[in-house]
Amino acid sequence: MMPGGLESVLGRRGRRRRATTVPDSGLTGPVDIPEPKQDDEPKDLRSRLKRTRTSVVGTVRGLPKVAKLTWQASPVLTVLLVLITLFSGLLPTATAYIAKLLLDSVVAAIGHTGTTGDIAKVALLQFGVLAATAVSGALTSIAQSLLQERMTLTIRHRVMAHASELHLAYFEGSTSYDMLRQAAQEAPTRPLSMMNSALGLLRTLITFTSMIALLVSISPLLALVALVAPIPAFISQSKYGSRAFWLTFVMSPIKRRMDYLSSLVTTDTYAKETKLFGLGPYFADRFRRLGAVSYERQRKLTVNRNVSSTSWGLLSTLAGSAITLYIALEAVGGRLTLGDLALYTAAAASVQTSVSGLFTAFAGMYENNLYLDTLYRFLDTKPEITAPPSPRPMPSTVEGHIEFDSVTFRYPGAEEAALDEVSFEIRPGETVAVVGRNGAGKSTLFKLLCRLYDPTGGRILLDGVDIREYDPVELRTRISAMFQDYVTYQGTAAENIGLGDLTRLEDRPHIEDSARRAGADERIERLPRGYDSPLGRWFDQGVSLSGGEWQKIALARAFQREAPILVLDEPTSALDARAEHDLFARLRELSEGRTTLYISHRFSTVRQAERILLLEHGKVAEYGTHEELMAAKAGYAELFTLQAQAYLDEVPG
Ligand SMILES: Nc1ncnc2c1ncn2[C@@H]1O[C@H](COP(=O)(O)OP(=O)(O)OP(=O)(O)O)[C@@H](O)[C@H]1O
Repeated sequence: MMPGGLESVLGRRGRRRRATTVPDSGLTGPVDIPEPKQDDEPKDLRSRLKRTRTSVVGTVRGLPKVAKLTWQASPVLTVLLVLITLFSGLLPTATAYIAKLLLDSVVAAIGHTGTTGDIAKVALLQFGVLAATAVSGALTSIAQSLLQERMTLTIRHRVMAHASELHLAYFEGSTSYDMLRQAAQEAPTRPLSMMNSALGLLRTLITFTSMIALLVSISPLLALVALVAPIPAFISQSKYGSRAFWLTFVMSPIKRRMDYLSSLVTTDTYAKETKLFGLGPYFADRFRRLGAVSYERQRKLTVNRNVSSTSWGLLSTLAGSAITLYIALEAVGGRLTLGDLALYTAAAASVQTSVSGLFTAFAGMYENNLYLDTLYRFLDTKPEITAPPSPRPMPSTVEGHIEFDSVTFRYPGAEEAALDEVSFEIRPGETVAVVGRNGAGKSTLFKLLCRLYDPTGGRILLDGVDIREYDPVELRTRISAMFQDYVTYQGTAAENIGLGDLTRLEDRPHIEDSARRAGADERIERLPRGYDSPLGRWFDQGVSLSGGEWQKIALARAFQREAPILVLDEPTSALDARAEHDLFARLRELSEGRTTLYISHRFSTVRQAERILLLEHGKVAEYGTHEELMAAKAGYAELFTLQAQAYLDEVPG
């Protein structure tokens, strides 16, 4: 459920957002950011009050969570900040009181009722208070910047840790991705900002209470005027605070698209193509236009926010000036001393700034809390693929007997099932090739086996046990995989391979063996620093590899983990004919004792598998040995002949 404050801001606007013309791809189409409609603002006093109450309650409720985050980041700095805040709250009152003492002692010395020694004592006291003010200011800024640094690290780490727990589907939805982006980029600075506002509130409260007593003693009415005047400024602040949040939320997808456009032009892997098609200036222009629209919205908001709060703030200034005039007239009438005049003037000004400070701090807290709600919602998102309450312990030896039992799977939001009642069985140690046209569901089948998704219907059994009975993390340790879109880590060759099994990251002989098995050893040995050569060009002195060379490295990573199940999604798509031939010639040896599944579109390699599974539109169309499927003269035989024919046509004679 959405927390109160956020719901009130997003609830109505979130719904409307879908109906607007936010560009869908960012590559083409309109460049627009919706603006909040006036009718979103509550009109009558009752609903305004209700909304204010909701905001206040929501904000106050947010405080303990923020305090916890700050405490987690650094208990020492948190305590230091609180102590300085409490102390510095008293400083303005002390300063004002010393100013009074100084004036009174000066007047006394002029009138020969006091001595210059008294003035010197007060001056010394004043120095002490001013020095304390300076020191506490410096300590505050040290504590704040250190805490900010710690807080950013803590929150970014928590966001990373939580993201690594979340299910794959979470990253594939644009709404959740926007939430993740905001949690990662906006949220780290917000808790301290909220904490600072809260401490500012506390400090101001201390100053305020000590000063208000003085003001009430002159005129309760004036005290009331000073108290009430800043309220409009607060209301305008909070209104613009929620607008600012809403704007950031709406702009999140646009900012993401801008990042994407920028990466298309600035990342090595995209640069070739964008250059060839002459897309650079086009993308740069799209970036500029999206940026201009987002700047324009931001500009409007910043100007309106400041104009509005300054205009309302003038009310407070007027009240302050009235108080000063009143006190000055009282002093002229001889009812107050010059010192009293200085004290009361300072008190009046201080109460006024305190009250507006209280409201501003609260408005700041309110705004920060809205951003933090996004962080909390992200951190509260429960991973959908988790271990059962008491997971079945994984046997120490997994046979690798796999059975798909009427497995159906539909991607979230998709209309058609990617897999439809798929049933087949793979015996332990068997090698199975999965074939089918693009989009037939082959990769989906692999993702389900690795439990990156759960079937929408049916079950997958490993050695006779539904894989959902195991802890997915443990299950995955028994599977080694190479996906179609494997990762090219910007690290050394050894790291690129070693990451396949973290427990053997330092095991160089094993890494070299994995490279040999994937046919990547020869290239790695030719690198300037062999296995220690950095790959990729993002960091210093990286070596660029060819597509096929990268694929061999990814394969070596899959071999690095000695798991009983090996899953390879088009493992040789980028390999040259010889490398592919060599790999498949050795696959039987490489997959010795492991259940192996691979996807391939090349039937010369497919036929080497013990059994072949043909998928068509998410259904099992055929399953059997090459000979059986050829004899059946159906889909597989047709595809095989089609491809073989294309080669044979070219063979001379
Ligand atoms: N993350 C996803 N979200 C939604 N739909 C998806 C997702 N991934 C794949 N699909 C859809 O599921 C269907 C099966 O995709 P899958 O990747 O399993 O096909 P494939 O047989 O591996 O294809 P190819 O040979 O092109 O790799 C496709 O129609 C695809 O559009």
